[in-house]
Amino acid sequence: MEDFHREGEALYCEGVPLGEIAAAVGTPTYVYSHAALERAYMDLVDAFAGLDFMVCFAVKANSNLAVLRSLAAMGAGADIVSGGELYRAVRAGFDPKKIVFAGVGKTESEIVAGLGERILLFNVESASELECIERLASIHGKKARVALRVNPGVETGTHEHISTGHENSKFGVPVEEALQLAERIESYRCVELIGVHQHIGSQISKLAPHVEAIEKSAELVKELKGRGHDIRYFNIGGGLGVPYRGDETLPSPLEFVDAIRPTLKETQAKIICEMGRYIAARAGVLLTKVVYRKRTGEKSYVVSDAGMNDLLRPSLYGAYHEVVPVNGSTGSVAGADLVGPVCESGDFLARERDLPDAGEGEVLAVLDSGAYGFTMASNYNSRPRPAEVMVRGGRWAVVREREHYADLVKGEIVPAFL
Ligand SMILES: Cc1ncc(COP(=O)(O)O)c(C=O)c1O
Ligand SMILES: N[C@@H](CCCC[NH3+])C(=O)O
Repeated sequence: MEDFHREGEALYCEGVPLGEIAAAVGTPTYVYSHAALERAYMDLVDAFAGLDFMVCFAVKANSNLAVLRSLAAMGAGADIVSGGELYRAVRAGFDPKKIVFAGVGKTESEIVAGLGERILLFNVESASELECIERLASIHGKKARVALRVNPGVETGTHEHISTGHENSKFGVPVEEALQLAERIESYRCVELIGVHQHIGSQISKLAPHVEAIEKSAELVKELKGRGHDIRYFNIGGGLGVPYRGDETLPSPLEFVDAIRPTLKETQAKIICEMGRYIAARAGVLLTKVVYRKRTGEKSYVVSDAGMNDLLRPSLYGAYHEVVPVNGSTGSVAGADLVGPVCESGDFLARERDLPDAGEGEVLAVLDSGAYGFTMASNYNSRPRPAEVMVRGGRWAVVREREHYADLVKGEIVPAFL
């Protein structure tokens, strides 16, 4: 959080007081620190030093064009999961040779778009998808480069909604099937097998599941090479967790890489890592204003102008985000809930917490919201999605305008028969 810090009473993002941004742009607003993005990206780059590697940012974590452009300019690649993310990644300036495309449900048009952009590779998740890629590549006169996404069958200990590498997960294929698919590719004319991919989940707080999974997947790399396949890439996925609570310590990128370095080296493949959260989470905060204070019996509520439609993580996963006042505070209120205006009992940003005893009109910052914040925002309750701001040094700019009511009905049509 060093890029978000206090000077006197005021909370700053780099050289800019967050109160200034809230006053100028309104709330709710996501604010991103360019320096924090760079710091996290460089942590990863430094950790992988000595290996042949590429860091591909998981675009789903934060797909704002300014964030993507920043990372592309730093030299990052992109991990995408949809045609929309491909569109954004290309517009943001990522080199297609550094774009990898995952996802269990790639449609024909998404595959064709990926082939058209000559992306580095498709991470293939099923036999049917592989067949589809071969057919489309053949029709369009292209050669598709693929990696097989293997499911190493490892429990991660993270929230069940964001765990992907256990048995019976919809993601990837078991090792046995990966070997069969590799054999099948030999009879395909337009698909070239160049990699192995795995990703076991997100916000993983221990090294052991990563180590176990990467060792298992590395065995597959070796086995495929032994069978004569030219496996040039080993994509180890993302998933490195970040400390959302002040007292948490999680493995650093260096500890992560050191734990797997011999295994990675042995594969003699170029390593791809697809971190999203590690790069973006701590680079963003959500600014929200206290609309009302209220009490129900013993319970104290802080009602904010941001709700679950703006930041879904607390409601969906029971996720914890630190909440702090932007302009200093008069102490805290115990056992309180920070709730939004959405008509759902599950609409909260913080629950049963010691919260800032902020008065109506005061601005709060919900910390570590740079990953899976805006990208999971919705228009539920016909609420325009928040603005996004990027800070770099002493400069800042709106990088996504707050939505207007007209945006809410864009594309809707009332037919003549009504
Ligand atoms: C295939 C793939 N790669 C990378 C990521 C990024 O994960 P994280 O943000 O935890 O690094 C995800 C999301 O879990 C994913 O599904
Ligand atoms: N949306 C999740 C992460 C999912 C990762 C996608 N595979 C979160 O906010 O923690």
